[in-house]
Amino acid sequence: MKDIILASASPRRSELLKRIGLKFEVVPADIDEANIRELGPESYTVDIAHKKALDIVNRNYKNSLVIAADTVVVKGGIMGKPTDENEAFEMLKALQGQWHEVITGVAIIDSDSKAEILDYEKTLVKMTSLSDMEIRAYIMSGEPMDKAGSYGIQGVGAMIVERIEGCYFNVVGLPLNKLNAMMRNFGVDLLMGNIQL
Ligand SMILES: Cc1cn([C@H]2C[C@H](O)[C@@H](COP(=O)(O)OP(=O)(O)OP(=O)(O)O)O2)c(=O)[nH]c1=O
Repeated sequence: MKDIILASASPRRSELLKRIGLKFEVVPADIDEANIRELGPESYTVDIAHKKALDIVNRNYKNSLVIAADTVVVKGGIMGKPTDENEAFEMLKALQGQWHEVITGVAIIDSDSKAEILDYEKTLVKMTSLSDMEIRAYIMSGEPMDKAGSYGIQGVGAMIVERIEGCYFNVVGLPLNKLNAMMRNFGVDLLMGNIQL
């Protein structure tokens, strides 16, 4: 039975794994996310997730499956987390009243064999129209500041998302259905509660 390590400081990702009953250890990765943005957004998120997982594998954990992820919002270019409230305003101004994509890259690496599975999930999101005053009010809530695209669908941001097409959990930061399909490649079925197949 392998231990599961979540290479993420994201409280949302921990919450999602707790929600499906997974027993895991959190070991946040420490990498430079200012990556080459010439890559398309899918390759970009997979590359960052891969680097996060490798950062933990290289710390010599044994008998573990390391899970890492990276989530971006795509509207024109790649939107990560805002650096300040002005950037959050610009992001939300660009997203309001429009469809955009949310892409989460996922990496899973076996710390012993170094076998790895890399993949991504894409969800389309339609944000409601927002006035400048509403955008400012949302930013004042503080919720946008640590989230890609400056919004959180799982929180107050639920009120500014009209529709999605695709996986909801992918928008929050971890596509759980995709994750389980990826874990099956390592002989682990999360539905069976970490039971080694
Ligand atoms: C779009 C969206 C993003 N997010 C969050 C998920 C991620 O935590 C964050 C994107 O930043 P990431 O860099 O993917 O993750 P992180 O910095 O929070 O944590 P770590 O790098 O240690 O894994 O945005 C939401 O919580 N809700 C949303 O609706």
